Amino acid sequence: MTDETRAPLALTMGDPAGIGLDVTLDAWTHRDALGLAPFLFIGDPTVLAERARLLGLDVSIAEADHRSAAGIFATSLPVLPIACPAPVIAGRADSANAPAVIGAIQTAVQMTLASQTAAVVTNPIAKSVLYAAGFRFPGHTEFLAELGSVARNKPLLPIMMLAGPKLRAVPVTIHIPLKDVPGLLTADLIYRTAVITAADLKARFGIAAPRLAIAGLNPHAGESGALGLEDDAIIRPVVERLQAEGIDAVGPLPADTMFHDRARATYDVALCMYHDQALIPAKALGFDDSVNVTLGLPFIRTSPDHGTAFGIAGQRLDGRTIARVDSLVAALRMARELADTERADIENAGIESAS
Ligand SMILES: NC(=O)c1ccc[n+]([C@@H]2O[C@H](COP(=O)([O-])OP(=O)(O)OC[C@H]3O[C@@H](n4cnc5c(N)ncnc54)[C@H](O)[C@@H]3O)[C@@H](O)[C@H]2O)c1
Ligand SMILES: N[C@H](C(=O)O)[C@H](O)COP(=O)(O)O
Repeated sequence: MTDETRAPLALTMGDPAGIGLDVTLDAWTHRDALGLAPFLFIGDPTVLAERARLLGLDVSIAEADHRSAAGIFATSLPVLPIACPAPVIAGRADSANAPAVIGAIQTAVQMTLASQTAAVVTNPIAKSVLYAAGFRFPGHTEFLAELGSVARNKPLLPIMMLAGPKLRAVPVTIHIPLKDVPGLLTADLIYRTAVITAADLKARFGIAAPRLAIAGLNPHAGESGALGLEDDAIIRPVVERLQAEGIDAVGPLPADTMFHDRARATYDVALCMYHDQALIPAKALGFDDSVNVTLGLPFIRTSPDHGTAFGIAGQRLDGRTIARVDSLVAALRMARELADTERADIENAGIESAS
């Protein structure tokens, strides 16, 4: 299949005051040099055109849908229009635009579930801005799990993986206050996160027998109980259960010594107990080239690993946008690869069952 016959990627607008628009425009501008497959931007075309003007970029923007996007991608940035209700000023978030931000995500998911688009790639949202408008999900990950649950009529666990060339890391608890982590860290949550992570690494990332390194919660993984009880009481029995079930898991490991070069060579993914335990090493080792990918969904979703960066939105330096495009490019490439792998698997399964 060629770029023009495959379903395009669905790329959501994110917060229109953030750098999502900058990196989208930059990615499309350099699409040939970067070898990017077609994407359909879902958001406000007028706001996108205004950002291009602000950044001094000569970008042709054309309204499109999933059928026309790939065909025009070579000459125009295709946009499925969802209008922002309030004026957009780069760098100044406005919760009045939350319906358009959320609507773009919902539309991308619906289109991908209907196979009109191949995968969902999300531009960053500012969570607090959406909360102010009544959005009740902590972030994309939890919202997408809910949309997937409704589509499949069964509850799905939200699982976030930050994936870069140097590290894959999964936080078992995600967007919750640090003080709530110990109370929410159950054996069942760690076990289900580990099983789904291992299954997705196998099925989607082609790792035949994924090696899981499971972090402790406390300093020195609890130091035999002297520095905390959760490591031995909750995490260790899960690791033993996973091992008994044939999953290659080790832990609980002291988190301070599991991210250096030699340690990382011994595993495929680090399972961490809370957000920053996973995301600090992930972003320190690969802020520009890591991808945030949601696991366990009935569709593919990737995202750049950075946020809305309001402080640099709409700004240029030395002839390019200040916002670096690398992480969005990595997210678009990963989404395309995962979608093509999934399609090839489905086609091969069809051939096998027919033969
Ligand atoms: N995927 C997402 O939707 C997502 C991810 C992370 C953060 N956020 C949201 O973004 C908002 C801001 O979060 P934050 O300040 O912690 O993180 P951030 O990633 O927006 O910014 C952190 C720092 O990195 C810089 N930066 C970020 N992306 C960059 C890029 N592409 N090129 C150059 N510099 C870049 C920023 O200027 C800032 O100095 C928050 O509301 C948060 O909820 C959203
Ligand atoms: N926790 C992510 C990060 O800091 O990069 C970010 O908030 C994105 O999360 P969602 O993809 O769930 O919005």
